[in-house]
Parts: sequence; structure tokens; C-alpha cells
Amino acid sequence: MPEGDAVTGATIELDELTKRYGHSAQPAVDGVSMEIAAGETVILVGPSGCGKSTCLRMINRLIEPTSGRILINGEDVTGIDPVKLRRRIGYAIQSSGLFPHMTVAENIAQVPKMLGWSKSTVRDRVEQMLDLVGLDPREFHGRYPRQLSGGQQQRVGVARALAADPPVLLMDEPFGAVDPITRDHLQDELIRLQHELHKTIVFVTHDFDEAIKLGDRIAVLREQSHIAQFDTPEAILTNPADDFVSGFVGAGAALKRLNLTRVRDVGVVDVPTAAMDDPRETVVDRLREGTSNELLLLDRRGRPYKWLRTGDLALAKGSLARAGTPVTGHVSRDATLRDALEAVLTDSAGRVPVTGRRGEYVGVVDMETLMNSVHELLEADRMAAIEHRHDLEEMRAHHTQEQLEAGFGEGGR
Ligand SMILES: Nc1ncnc2c1ncn2[C@@H]1O[C@H](COP(=O)(O)OP(=O)(O)OP(=O)(O)O)[C@@H](O)[C@H]1O
Repeated sequence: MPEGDAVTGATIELDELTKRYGHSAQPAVDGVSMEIAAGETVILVGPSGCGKSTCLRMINRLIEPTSGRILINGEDVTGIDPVKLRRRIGYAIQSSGLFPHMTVAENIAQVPKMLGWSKSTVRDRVEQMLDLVGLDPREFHGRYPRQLSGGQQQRVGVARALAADPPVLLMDEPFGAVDPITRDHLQDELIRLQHELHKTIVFVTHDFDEAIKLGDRIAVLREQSHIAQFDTPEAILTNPADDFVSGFVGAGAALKRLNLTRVRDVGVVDVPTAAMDDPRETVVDRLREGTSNELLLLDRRGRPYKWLRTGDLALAKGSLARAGTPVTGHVSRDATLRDALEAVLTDSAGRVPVTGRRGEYVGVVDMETLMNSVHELLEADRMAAIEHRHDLEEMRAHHTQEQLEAGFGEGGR
């Protein structure tokens, strides 16, 4: 999380939380314990029926736990009125859960109204929420859910969940029912929102790629919600705890790792550049000075325009305007390494310019820099995981030593 940004989320602690439905022999959720930091996004993944939704719904007590405790910001909420509790916890689900007979505005306004907010505050809040999720308030305010696309319904669902500004947001496969492109878009929107809001989010999904993209940490659950591994996406990708987790990560862990790093975090190379208005001699000199026989011509706003090779000038009879090959692909500094790899693989010369916020040239990525970066990243992940394991072992050894000493002490009395 960026420094200086206020955290508005709350801590969540699940303490030996268990759910046994009716007379079933096995509990659906068996003694799950988990600590979630304020402002953190935690993803629950696991096979169908392992108890993810049950876990999630116990947090807002839509399902009453059979035993165990839930603490929100340190307060035990296991015994408080569930209706009051739910006003402090936003909840978004797959089918968007909107009331069909209410307009978009009425749906979003529901919890703020129940909380007794004044009419004008509620009205402003509805506008603000629609803006936040990227829907034009004037257009969508009065529509009914059936007049919205699946993706728009999901957005309204998220707006409604956030309307009363709850510190905690629970999301149960919220993007499960939309097409992959809309899903990708909604995921990006959620990342943007979370960047602004810093809620504590617990998010259930089947989709491991979604978990990697959205989670600060991922809890991989086995049957009855036993935790197989609870760690950062990087650690799970490079150091899965066992075969069960590896099976979940699936093939292509290194490729998935590329989604976690942005171009701005790795080194880019510099190529000689020249401006459109530069005299021909300057351009020729720069081409000569460079190590590759290529130069990037920038337009008047400093944006990549054309690739120019030594021979191009002769072919175009010396006119810069006619020489060279237009730049077709580029990646922004915010693009993931996966996007950069895609661009590099599809570029005929295997390199693409990197651009800043206003499209200005900041460097170039090619296959070699990408490969070096990926090797370095994977190596760093591995080292961090080894250190982490070492710390854990030391802590355990220390703990055992303490217990032994305490035992001897008692025995000696
Ligand atoms: N109301 C209920 N009564 C009895 N059993 C239930 C009830 N709800 C869920 N279960 C059982 O509890 C177990 C966990 O269900 P849950 O829906 O929490 O799993 P899940 O991991 O979210 O599954 P999925 O990924 O398929 O949505 C399942 O075996 C399910 O059949």
C-alpha cells in the first residue's frame, strides 16, 4: 500500500471458526483461524464445496457459526445483532443480488437509508458511488436491474456494497457470471477502487488467476476449509507448500508471475533518439554513435514515432519525413511484464518503446531485458521464501526450547 494513504479498513480475525450444517457428519468448515490486516485484500480459493462461501458468510453472520469467534477491529462480533453487523460490512455476490423492483439509485441507497442518513446525503452518496464504479449517474440512476448488462449489474452491486462506507467488504465470486473481457475490466476497476479506498476485502473465487491478480494474500483451502497455504501470490507461485497447492497453481507459474510485476519496476534500455526537427547530420551522428544500427525518432511531444535504421536514410533520399518504419506497438510503464512480453513477441524486431503517462518515450524493452528481469524476480522470490522458512523454523525451535525449559522447571519443583 502506498505510504501516507489512510487505511479505512478494519482488521478481521477468525478464531477456530466452525460450521456444521444440520446433522451432517462432517463440518462444512472446520476450525479455521486467520488474521487479516486492515486494508488488506485476502482471497479464498479452493475446490468446489470446500466451504469458501460458508466461511465468508459467517463473517457477516448470514450463516451462524457453530463455534469459534469473529473479531472485527478487535471487537468480538459473534454475539452482536447480525442486522447491525451487516450494516458495517459490504457484501457483493455473483448474481449482483440487486432487488429487481427497485431502481439502481434505490438499490444503492438502501443501507444508507436504513442507517438514517438524511435524504440529501443519501442522494449525494448515490451519485458519488455511481461515479466511483464508472457509471454515469444521469444515465443509470433511474434504471431497473433488468435494463442493465451483466457487467453493469456487477458494478451497481459493488456500489451498493460500498454505499454505507463499510470498513469491510465481502465478495463472493462477484465477477463469476460475466464474460472474460468484462471480468478483466471489473478486476482492474476493483484494483483502482481499492487503491483509493483501502477497505479490508475478503474475496472468494474459483479462479486462481483472479486470486493472483487481486490478492495481497491468498488462502488456498482444502476440504472443510483447512488452510493449505496462506501467503502472498509471489510466495505461492514460486514456493507452493505441497502438491495440493501446486495443483491449484496449475501450469505456467513463471508466466503467471509476470502478471505481478510492472514494467516500471524493471530496467529498461536506452536507445539513441532524435526529434523530427533535428538536422539530418545530428541523426546520422547519433546512429553512428549507437551500438545497434537503429534510432528512435520522436514526434514533437516526445512520443515514439518511427524506427530509423542506417539504410533507411539513403532509401528515403535523405528526407526524415519519409524515412523509417512507424512504431506500431508500445507499452506503458504501468503495463505488466506479461503485456510487455506479448508486445515484444509480436513486434517484428523483438523490441518495443516504453512510454510514460503522457505517452512520452522513457526507454525500450526487449527479449533480453525481460528474460533477465524474470530470472532475477524468480531468484529473489526463492531467496525470500527460503529466508521466511528459516525464520519460521528458528521461531519454532525457540518456542520448543522455551516449552522444554518451562517443563523442566515444573518437574523440578
Ligand atoms: N444450507 C446448507 N445446508 C447443508 N449443507 C450445506 C448448506 N450450505 C452449504 N452446505 C454444504 O457445505 C459445504 C460447503 O459449501 P460452500 O458453499 O461453503 O462451499 P464453496 O467452497 O463455497 O463451494 P463452491 O465453490 O462450489 O461455491 C458443501 O459440502 C455444501 O454442500
